Amino acid sequence: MASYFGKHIHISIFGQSHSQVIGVTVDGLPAGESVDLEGLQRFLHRRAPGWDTTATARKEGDIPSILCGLLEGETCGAPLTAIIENTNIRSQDYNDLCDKPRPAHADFTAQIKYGGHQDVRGGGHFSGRLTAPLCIAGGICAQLLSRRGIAIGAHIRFIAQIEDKPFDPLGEQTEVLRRVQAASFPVLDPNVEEPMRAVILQAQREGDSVGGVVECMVTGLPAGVGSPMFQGLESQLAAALFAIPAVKGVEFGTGFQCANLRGSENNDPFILEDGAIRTETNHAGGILGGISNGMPILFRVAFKPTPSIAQSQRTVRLSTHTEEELHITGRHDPCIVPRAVPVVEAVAAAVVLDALLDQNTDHI
Ligand SMILES: Cc1cc2nc3c(=O)[nH]c(=O)nc-3n(C[C@H](O)[C@H](O)[C@H](O)COP(=O)(O)O)c2cc1C
Ligand SMILES: C=C(O[C@@H]1CC(C(=O)O)=C[C@@H](OP(=O)(O)O)[C@H]1O)C(=O)O
Repeated sequence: MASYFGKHIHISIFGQSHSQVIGVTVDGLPAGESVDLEGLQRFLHRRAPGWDTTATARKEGDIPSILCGLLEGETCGAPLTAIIENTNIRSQDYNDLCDKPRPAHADFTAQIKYGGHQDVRGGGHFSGRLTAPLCIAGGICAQLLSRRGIAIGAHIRFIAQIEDKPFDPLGEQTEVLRRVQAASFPVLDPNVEEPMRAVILQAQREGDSVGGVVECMVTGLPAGVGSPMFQGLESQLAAALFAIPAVKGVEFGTGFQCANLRGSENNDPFILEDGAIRTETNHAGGILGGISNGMPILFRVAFKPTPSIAQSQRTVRLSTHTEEELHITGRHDPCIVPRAVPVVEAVAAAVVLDALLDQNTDHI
């Protein structure tokens, strides 16, 4: 299972949802960078399960142990490995799921590929739990970027049909990005928190789940970072964002809506602002030809509704090839989106740092 990423920042994620530990090895971090462990813990807590009424009841502290790669609080150039213990597992919920795959989860495809040897418990290596070590890696990358004036923030743009106000495509103040990060429910308009919570809890009461959209912005990235084609910022971000379980769509700038615009509406005119070249609008989401144009990077990520729902569903028992009813028990997120917000930030941080390191070293 190839759960690694990156050209310069090489991230390798290991473990399963119900194994003793999950963890990450990050290689390629520049040496001599201090890591704020308290800040990292706050970042991880935003994703950790069990602490909000809209999340799975599986409560985990998600306290990382950094085994190597840090010396007196600073990166030492050697690979950094961190682990998190899985402390609250209930594996009996998964007894029958290899043979009776859940619609929309990875049980069926994993069974075909790994022939029944895969770990299905808690989603195994496919689990959203693996985004905890991803947040360790991304959280550290975000600290390095912040020191260089690059800020990353994300918020819930939609849950089901309920909408938060969008980011200003021309850029949000770092203060706004920080404020939304500090919120227990990351929305820009405080009036949408209660309706969003209500729609999640209503779906849960009905044995169902809902999906939504996370919007993310990167500010302070200079023009000229990225490459054409496969190494482009869009290509790299999209590839890494699609690695987050349950992601089904990624769009940059105006995204799919650009298909309905004319060139005269979609083109971002170049202008001079205090001598600096900027664009008047930001339909491009800050990326042209795979390379940053100096405007904020803006993208949205669509999450499907959580696969594991309490309602009865149809499936096929693989050993007998018979259609059967499936009743999933266990503790599941009725909506993935609120806990996925820091995960999207983490991925953005890792990709942007990787791209910066690919430039001439003046940028880093
Ligand atoms: C933070 C997070 C939490 C998740 N929680 C659950 C969950 O409680 N139950 C579930 O069935 N899927 C959950 N998922 C989604 C599944 O892991 C995912 O749908 C599954 O692995 C199949 O991958 P795919 O949807 O990308 O195809 C979660 C995903 C994330 C990112
Ligand atoms: C534990 C986390 O989320 C888990 C993600 C998940 C899945 O199928 O993705 C299934 C559930 O696992 P379990 O049945 O063990 O409670 C979630 O709780 C986490 O995000 O840290």
